[in-house]
Amino acid sequence: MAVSTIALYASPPSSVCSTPHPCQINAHASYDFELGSRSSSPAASTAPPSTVQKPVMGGLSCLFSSPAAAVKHAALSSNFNGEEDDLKELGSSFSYSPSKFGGSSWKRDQSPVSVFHGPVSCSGSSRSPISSTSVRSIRGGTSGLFHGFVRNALGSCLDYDLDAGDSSAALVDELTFNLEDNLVEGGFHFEPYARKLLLGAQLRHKIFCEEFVIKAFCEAEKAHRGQMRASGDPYLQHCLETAVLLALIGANSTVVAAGLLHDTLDDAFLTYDYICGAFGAGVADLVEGVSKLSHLSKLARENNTACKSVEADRLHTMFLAMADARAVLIKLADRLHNMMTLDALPVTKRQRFAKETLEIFAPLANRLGISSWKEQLENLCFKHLNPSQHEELSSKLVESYDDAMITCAIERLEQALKDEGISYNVISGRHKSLYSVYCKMLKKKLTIDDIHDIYGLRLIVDKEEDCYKALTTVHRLWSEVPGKLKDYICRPKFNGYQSLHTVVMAEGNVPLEVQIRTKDMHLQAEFGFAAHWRYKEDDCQHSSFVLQMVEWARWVVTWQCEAMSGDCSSVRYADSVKPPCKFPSHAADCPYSYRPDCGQNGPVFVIMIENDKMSVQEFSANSTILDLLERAGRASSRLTTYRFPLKEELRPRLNHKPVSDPKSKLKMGDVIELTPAIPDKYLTEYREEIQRMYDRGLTVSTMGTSSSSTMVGSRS
Ligand SMILES: Nc1nc2c(ncn2[C@@H]2O[C@H](COP(=O)(O)OP(=O)(O)OP(=O)(O)O)[C@@H](O)[C@H]2O)c(=O)[nH]1
Ligand SMILES: Nc1ncnc2c1ncn2[C@@H]1O[C@H](COP(=O)(O)OP(=O)(O)OP(=O)(O)O)[C@@H](O)[C@H]1O
Repeated sequence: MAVSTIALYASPPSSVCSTPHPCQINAHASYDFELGSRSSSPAASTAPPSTVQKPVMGGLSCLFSSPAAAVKHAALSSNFNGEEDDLKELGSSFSYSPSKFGGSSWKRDQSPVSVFHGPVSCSGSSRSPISSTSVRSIRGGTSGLFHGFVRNALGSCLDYDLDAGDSSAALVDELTFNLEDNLVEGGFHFEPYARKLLLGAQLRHKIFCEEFVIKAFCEAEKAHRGQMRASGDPYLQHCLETAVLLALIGANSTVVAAGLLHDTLDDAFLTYDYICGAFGAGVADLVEGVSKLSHLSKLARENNTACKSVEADRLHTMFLAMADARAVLIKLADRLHNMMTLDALPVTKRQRFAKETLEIFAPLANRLGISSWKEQLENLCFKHLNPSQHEELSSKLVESYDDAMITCAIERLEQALKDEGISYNVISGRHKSLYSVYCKMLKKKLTIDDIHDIYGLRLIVDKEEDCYKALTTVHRLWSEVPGKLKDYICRPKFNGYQSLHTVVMAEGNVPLEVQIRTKDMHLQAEFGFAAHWRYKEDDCQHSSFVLQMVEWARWVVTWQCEAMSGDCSSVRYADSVKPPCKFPSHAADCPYSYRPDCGQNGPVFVIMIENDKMSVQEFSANSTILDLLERAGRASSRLTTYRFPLKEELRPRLNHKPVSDPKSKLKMGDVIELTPAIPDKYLTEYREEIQRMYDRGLTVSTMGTSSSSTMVGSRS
């Protein structure tokens, strides 16, 4: 069954509700969220109150009972200066990933699983023809890819199916509510700036109407009260936008709440125990996990660690292995929003962040299979690191990107397959992101005209023979570009990748790459040895440990977003392109799975800081701090002329605390600082002295047997 979604994709950036939903209609209207005193500037409206309230722990009610109620309020309020600018900034936070630059994809229906595994478009087959009432989904406009991605996740949370009948009317009915009642119930009170922010989030996702999430919002508001960002926005806005990003990919209320609180350990006064008491260990662990990741990434940034590919690779794996993958998800959302709002920082800082993002976070998003975030991160980094190339390329691609061409090509192919009775599972389309085009040009020394996959379609069929039938159909529809046909079915790539690739000249004489494969081949290309993230990392030599770790993390994330949906309809067709078994337990014979037992047997990656230099070290399972000291001692003794191991001189600290038991086992992500027991200056003198004594002793014992006069002579 197809779902009508065109209006949603065609919507402006700040909305992700479906068009008939009142949320969306009002999200495009002018806003006024001011509920109390009128403010004439954003700064005034965000000015924090002077008193700090005690945390409110219970009896909290929703600010608005539903998105519709929130919308109603927004619609009822009148406009005022400043608010629009605020919302523009809010909106622009989510509008990046423009179809012109970000890469874009088209789909008809998509599950939360497929959301994470590349663009999936139009599902259907001659067996289950697409309903004539359906409307094609288009990821276009200025925020195509991201909104498409968002919508897919939302599909599991919001009722966007026009065929479902009168849901929009029902929501309009909900608009009658008493705002004041909602505001004061449970003794809960929001400052106007916070109310406005929360309302904006409620318009974008209904999870922000849940009591648990509002409670977290309230806590974050109090924790960050008075803190401002470089842009002049309240810090709370960043926490909320991070949480919105998470909600939009389908994260549940635990993750969204942790997203709201993600900086409260580091930048505010909250403690683990406090968060645990108020929100449970689930949220507290995630917040702690994010905090740990933030510390590590800061260390890595300061030490330029990730510019060395081996260490970068260890860091990526360590991040996934040491924290619940959901903590990584929150960290990624945090980083994405920071990158979206980077302009407020000085150029050098922007570039430092962008470099780190490109080295650490974009690859992590790639490993987790969140292609939309990966592309947005990369494009933003590209903009800050290579502004002139970015400008040049984007101006060229603005001219040539043609979203309508892809939609039209999907339609033509769909019709032709139907006419010829070739069944298929999915047709998807995408245009290549700006950064991906740039990298391909650099890597292969090509000009933009030589890139033939700026536009691409992918067709997934049931049987191998259908691949070839479909290829004939494609070549009948469009003229083939000679020399571009690749049959990876007959001759799979060394990693097992199978697919047919061809390039044709589509409408407007534009090259279009078409990939055709069976769903088994597709699963291998997404989940198996030929997984796209590995292909993109240009290295298929990952250890099985890394493969397991990445796969495990992907499952956690995928499952996380699927589990919360509870809406079977949203995964109805996509079963065909989804792995056969579900997290957490794969069938023993699942061909796409590695067993997630690497926690016990796999290596351990730790951060070692010695003389202020950081390195990411790999140890075998069950290694101890003594093993690490041994290695440090050996390394040091190799570097110096002194013939005694230095480990005795090193005073280790584990995760900022003195080591009480050197035989304790190293854990993934541990930070071990090695500081000399004697201050460096004295240590050097001390070592030299010992060296002299040692040399003297050596000389005495070797020379003593031959000539004492030479011995005396040599001493003088
Ligand atoms: N998942 C996965 N996809 C792959 C792999 N190899 C190729 N692909 C897909 O196939 C596309 C291009 O592969 P090729 O046809 O070999 O083209 P190419 O070597 O990049 O050269 P061009 O013809 O210039 O594009 C990529 O854009 C990927 O989408 C792989 O090992 N795994
Ligand atoms: N022809 C296509 N049709 C649909 N999706 C595609 C097509 N080609 C690639 N994709 C998907 O688009 C996403 C972005 O891929 P991207 O264009 O960055 O790189 P790539 O095409 O896979 O590789 P390369 O740049 O090496 O050719 C990936 O999820 C990829 O699987």
